Amino acid sequence: MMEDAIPLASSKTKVKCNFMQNITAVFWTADPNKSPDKDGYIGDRGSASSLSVLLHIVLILQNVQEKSPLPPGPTPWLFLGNLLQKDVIPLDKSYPKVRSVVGELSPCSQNYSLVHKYGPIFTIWMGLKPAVVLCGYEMVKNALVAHAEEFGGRPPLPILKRVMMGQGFIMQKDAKWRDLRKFTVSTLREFGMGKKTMSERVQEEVLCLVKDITAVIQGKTFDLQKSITNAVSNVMCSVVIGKRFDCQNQIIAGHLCIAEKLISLFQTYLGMVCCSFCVVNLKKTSCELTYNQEDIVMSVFGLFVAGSTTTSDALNFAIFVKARLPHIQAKVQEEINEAIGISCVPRMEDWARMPFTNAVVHEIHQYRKVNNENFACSTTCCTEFRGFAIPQDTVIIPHITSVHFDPLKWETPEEFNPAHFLDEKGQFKKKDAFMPFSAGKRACPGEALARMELFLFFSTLLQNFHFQLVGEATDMDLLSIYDSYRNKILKLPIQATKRLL
Ligand code: HEM
Repeated sequence: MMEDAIPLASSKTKVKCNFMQNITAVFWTADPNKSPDKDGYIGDRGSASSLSVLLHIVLILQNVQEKSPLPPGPTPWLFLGNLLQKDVIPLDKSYPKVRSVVGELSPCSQNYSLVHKYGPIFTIWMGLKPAVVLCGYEMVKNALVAHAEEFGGRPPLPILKRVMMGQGFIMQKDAKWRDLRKFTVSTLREFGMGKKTMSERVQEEVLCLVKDITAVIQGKTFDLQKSITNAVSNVMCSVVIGKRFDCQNQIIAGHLCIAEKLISLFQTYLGMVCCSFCVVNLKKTSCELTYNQEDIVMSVFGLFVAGSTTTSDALNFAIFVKARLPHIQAKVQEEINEAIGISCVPRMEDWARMPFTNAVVHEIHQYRKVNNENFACSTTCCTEFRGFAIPQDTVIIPHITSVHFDPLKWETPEEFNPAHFLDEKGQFKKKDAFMPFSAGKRACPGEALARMELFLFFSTLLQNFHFQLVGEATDMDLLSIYDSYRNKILKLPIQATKRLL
């Protein structure tokens, strides 16, 4: 009976069903210690039927995946989707080819790439939830800019929802998001964001950081991450609350700690699992159209959360770049000496006269790898895109790292190369494939402030200090040192010395 089942089946599904029966039979007869029952099967009926159910589910899921309107992608595991598949998640690790700064291929460079296998648009499964991943400049730009409305939603973010009680504009979509974002950004502008007064506040903060580092240098070590995070958060405090806080202040330290833990959890694998399996009640957030005081409070908290760790991470990475690439550090310092001198504090006006420093700051964004699986967008309606009918509320991950490593847009994407942003005369040139702040409707509203902070912190720190690697890190490549430091495998391997001005 079992043998002629397969040839008799005509459709693919039927073949699968009969194939299931064969598999089930094989498992039922697999245990040599059990004697055959009246149907001729050997074994424990209970476990065999569970196994059979399991295998049926696998095949049903496979079938569902084949018929899904979503782009194809790596086969998910039952319930977990692709979450435990190290060659899929996190995407920045599976995205190809990391070349060390000194030029040789690192061991992971031979990783197979999802893009090579499935093309620049594919689906991954975060547990039972599908997410469409967009890779490379053309694909990401086309979706976020040409289809801005359709890709401008935000999926439920369970961790943020819990902390922010579903309020504030990061969590919203549609009209409420638009109104709240407009209100928040215009109020911040009135408070000075993006204006000259803002750059003075940033300068004040950098000078405090310089003082702190100078004081600690005598003791030789300093907590780089903490000092930078405090400084960056204080910039936000001075914008939003109108005053800065001493880094010893317990209240602000408590708030920073919450924001930092929240973001750290958000970026980790554990955070991804939480977001994949938590069920979010959408009703309250999506149906209310007007905002209230709590929404405004949470929008401000959202600015802290979204603005502090992102900027301080970029600044931390910038210091690692300086220490790992002394020739770049020296060239920036030379430019600072010429354009600003040794006694004036760098200002935004200097930016235009410092093309190399400007290019290095841009390259820092370009070269850094970021995980944005947990801070994705979503479709606001059923969307026809690249031959797929993507249903409304599907999670969309515009893979920024893939844009910044797109070999069609960057001459040497795997090398830290400031020349990406310089023309043949050594002048700064913009690149359209530069999008660390994303693009379209959901693009980062803090871009102007973040750029200002990066330039002023970067140039003032290099005007005052010389950074160098110490210990085992001296033999490691840039991305490995930074990853090891962030994952607390390596203690801060950097020493700062005051420059003799
Ligand atoms: C180096 C620094 C920064 C980087 C790399 C960065 C990057 C990003 C990215 C990629 C997004 C996601 C856009 C999307 O969903 O497509 C975003 C959103 C956001 N960023 Fe930033 N950001 C930075 C600094 C800041 C700062 C300083 C602020 C606050 C002043 C800020 C506030 C926000 C907010 C509120 C959102 C959510 C926007 C929305 O949902 O409408 N960011 N950022």
